Amino acid sequence: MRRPLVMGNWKLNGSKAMVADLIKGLDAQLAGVEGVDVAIAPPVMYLDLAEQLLGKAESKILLGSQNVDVNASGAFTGDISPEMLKDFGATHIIIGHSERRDYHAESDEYVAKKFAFLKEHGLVPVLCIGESEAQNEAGETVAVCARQLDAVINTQGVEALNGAVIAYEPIWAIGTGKAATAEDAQRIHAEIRAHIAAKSEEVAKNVVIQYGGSVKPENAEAYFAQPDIDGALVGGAALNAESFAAIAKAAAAAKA
Ligand SMILES: O=C[C@H](O)COP(=O)(O)O
Repeated sequence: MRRPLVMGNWKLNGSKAMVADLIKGLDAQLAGVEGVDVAIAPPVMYLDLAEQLLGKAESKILLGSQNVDVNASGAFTGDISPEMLKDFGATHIIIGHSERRDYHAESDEYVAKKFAFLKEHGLVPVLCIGESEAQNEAGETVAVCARQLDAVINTQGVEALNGAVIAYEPIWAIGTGKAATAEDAQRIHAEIRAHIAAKSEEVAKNVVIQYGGSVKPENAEAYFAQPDIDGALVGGAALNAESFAAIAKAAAAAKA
């Protein structure tokens, strides 16, 4: 049985005050909620503070980060290494988000390199994949997702997906309020799982596949009712403790 994972990607939002408020609010809202892993990925600047606050509260919330670079140390101005993320207690690291692929020209190969680097350092890659609106309209969704996954599978073997997380995020649904229907998302999730199953049924059976793109408390239940949707990667709704906790609760209830 796959354990659901609901992760909040705060993107470029936050302040010291907001980190404190959100963590406090989430801990209160999530008290007694079982059967779901909940993770937050604040901006890297706030990992230290988040780690301290989560520790003090003995929180079950997992700490994540929004990116990693591909060098361990040295003359790489502005880069962040896996060991630095580990040093601050981050375990779940988002890579390949469409915003990084688009705004920072990150290729499938480069994202796959990050994936390998995280695995090498014992961190959990949360690998984002998904198609643009034009690719969706051209019927290329499954091919795009397969290509993005194959960048990892063909270089590191399908077993590399063991313990990793995949986040299917149709780009046209991100931050637009135009979420994929639960049925459409399920169809793509099933295709993604089948693509992996063609190499290893065992890996496919165990890998957590999250949906991301305008997930809100109002639509969360419908996604989690789908057999191949194992959680969510949440942007906007993760910036509010009540909304984010409601999504996590919906996952716990649907997958119990
Ligand atoms: O990483 C999260 C996604 O990009 C979803 O963002 P959103 O929930 O604001 O649409």
